[in-house]
Amino acid sequence: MLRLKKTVVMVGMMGAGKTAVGTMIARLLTVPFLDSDEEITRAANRPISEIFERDGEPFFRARESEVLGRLLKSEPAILSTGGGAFLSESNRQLIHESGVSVWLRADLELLWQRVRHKTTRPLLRTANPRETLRTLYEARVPLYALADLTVDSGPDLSVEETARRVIGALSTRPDVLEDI
Ligand SMILES: Nc1ncnc2c1ncn2[C@@H]1O[C@H](COP(=O)(O)OP(=O)(O)O)[C@@H](O)[C@H]1O
Ligand SMILES: O=C(O)C1=C[C@@H](OP(=O)(O)O)[C@@H](O)[C@H](O)C1
Ligand SMILES: [Mg+2]
Repeated sequence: MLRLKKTVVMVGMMGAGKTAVGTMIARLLTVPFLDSDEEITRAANRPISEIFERDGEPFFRARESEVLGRLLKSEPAILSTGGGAFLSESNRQLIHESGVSVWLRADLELLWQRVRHKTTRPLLRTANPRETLRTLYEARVPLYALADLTVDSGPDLSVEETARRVIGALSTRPDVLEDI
């Protein structure tokens, strides 16, 4: 049996599958699943897009940092973050202190295919969302690369296969996942 000893923090771009794959990992390991976007939405009682619109991105980022700090204090879990959460140095430090970060890496074309029909991501409400995604991708990749582990989310893998890949990567870290 596998025992999770630290919270696994899923990081990476919008559409990488942090929420979908994170949910599956938690199910496979029978541990709690947490999502920072979900927590922010619940506390504010309105969707992310509305929080961005009415309160602005800085307000959202402040709530995001608070939520991360709080969720990292709970028992070991799978914690999926929003795509911007790993960009701030203080968030990265917080995550590094009490969890292990996993960059769910996907190439730009795959990300675009997954997000293009969704209206839930306020940062992509621009005149040219595809170009916006590219700009964000290029700026963010060097920061995601600072994560403790990297797992590829390819177009040929199902959510469950990707989740199993992440568990495989975590198994290389006995301080995170212990076989008991
Ligand atoms: N193999 C896969 N891995 C991850 N997501 C997938 C996969 N196949 C389809 N999807 C879909 O792509 C979307 C990924 O979005 P989501 O999990 O919300 O990503 P994120 O939280 O990183 O923005 C979901 O709708 C998910 O069901
Ligand atoms: O990349 C970002 O800055 C964001 C990603 C979103 O989460 P997902 O990565 O889960 O889509 C959400 O937090 C918000 O729209 C901002
Ligand atoms: Mg998500």
